[in-house]
Amino acid sequence: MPAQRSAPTPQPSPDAVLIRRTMTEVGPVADKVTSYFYALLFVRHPDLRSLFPAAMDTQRDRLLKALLTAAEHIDNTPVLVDYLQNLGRGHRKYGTRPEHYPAVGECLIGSLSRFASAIWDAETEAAWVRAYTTISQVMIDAAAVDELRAPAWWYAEVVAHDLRTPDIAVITVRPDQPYPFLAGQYTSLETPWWPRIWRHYSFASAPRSDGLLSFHVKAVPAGWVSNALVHRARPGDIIRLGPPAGSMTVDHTTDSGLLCLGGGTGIAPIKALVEDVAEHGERRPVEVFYGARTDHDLYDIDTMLRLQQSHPWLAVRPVVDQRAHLHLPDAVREYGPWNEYDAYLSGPPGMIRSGVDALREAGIPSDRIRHDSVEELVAAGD
Ligand SMILES: NC(=O)C1=CN([C@@H]2O[C@H](COP(=O)(O)OP(=O)(O)OC[C@H]3O[C@@H](n4cnc5c(N)ncnc54)[C@H](O)[C@@H]3O)[C@@H](O)[C@H]2O)C=CC1
Repeated sequence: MPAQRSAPTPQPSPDAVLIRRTMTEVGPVADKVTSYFYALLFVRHPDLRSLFPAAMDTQRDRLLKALLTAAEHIDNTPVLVDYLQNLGRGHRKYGTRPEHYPAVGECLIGSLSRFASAIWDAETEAAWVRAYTTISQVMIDAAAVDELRAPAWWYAEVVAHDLRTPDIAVITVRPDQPYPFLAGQYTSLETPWWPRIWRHYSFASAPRSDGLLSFHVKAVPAGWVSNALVHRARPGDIIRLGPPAGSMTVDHTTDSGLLCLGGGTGIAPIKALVEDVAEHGERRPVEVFYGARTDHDLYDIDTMLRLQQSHPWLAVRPVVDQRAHLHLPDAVREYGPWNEYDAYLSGPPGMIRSGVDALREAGIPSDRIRHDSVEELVAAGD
């Protein structure tokens, strides 16, 4: 969930209290809850097995995690609805149908009641039924609305594959039909080599007139999708894309400056944001801090410096750990003041966390700090 907009709820509702009590109870045996949930689901509803990847290891608990996250935030309505609508739309690409939801709900409650048996009672069950009914209805409705205006997924052909370092590739694809999105957003992507395994990647450019999309992909150890994209994908290969998502987009109703932190391949959506500002013809200051571990890892510095040369309002500052002996967020503290800026962060989860702390210390209020959900990034890390 986007951290920047979730305000703490002062008084939890009675249902939220019961849900959190269940979560505390099952926390220490979360793995068992997950295995039992999927076992129930596939034994009772074998037809649902084909909606999931063949190997259920890394992303085995994604569905359950999303449901539990939603249940935990059941009181935080606007943030929750936003999250669930996105989730509902995103589920169209898996082939999820409205009739699948009751089956999942029944197995969720079956698993929770088993592992929280010490505290489970009729009231707790009723709270979970109400929460799950709300959650699934928002998802089903959002998917139905989306069905009228967008495909469940897009096919896209790889048209260029540029290996920038031994493990980073810039990949350009041509979708089979128009793909509307905003600079700063991301998509989910499935390769032909690992069916039904989807990973998130940010768009590396603002929308282009030729309709092409590009992504920066780093092959991480044991990363199925990232290794396939970097080492195996070639022009002519066909991948699938889910719908665009994410709220790390430029607010064109203000003229505040943009402070952007891009770490590693996290520079991709930052580059898209810079292009977006340039296209809108605005003259607002944009300060980009581009972090990498070594000089060699600054694989897109030439592009960023070219952009700086063409746009006087843009400053690009490379920060190399090895040379500066500090992490990217620390470098930002040495400049400023930043209190008049909107901040955008993109990169590894640890960088986002310490970057948010550094920016808040520098006087930027939380509602002006944007980044993708750290939970999603952790889940996307291969
Ligand atoms: N929208 C987004 O937020 C996007 C995020 N990513 C994520 O970015 C990451 C890129 O990974 P790599 O290229 O391997 O980056 P990396 O590990 O090489 O680090 C890049 C930069 O982040 C800083 N950094 C790393 N860990 C930090 C920590 N714990 N605290 C403070 N600073 C830290 C480093 O100083 C370095 O400047 C991946 O995890 C990927 O999922 C990639 C694209 C878009």
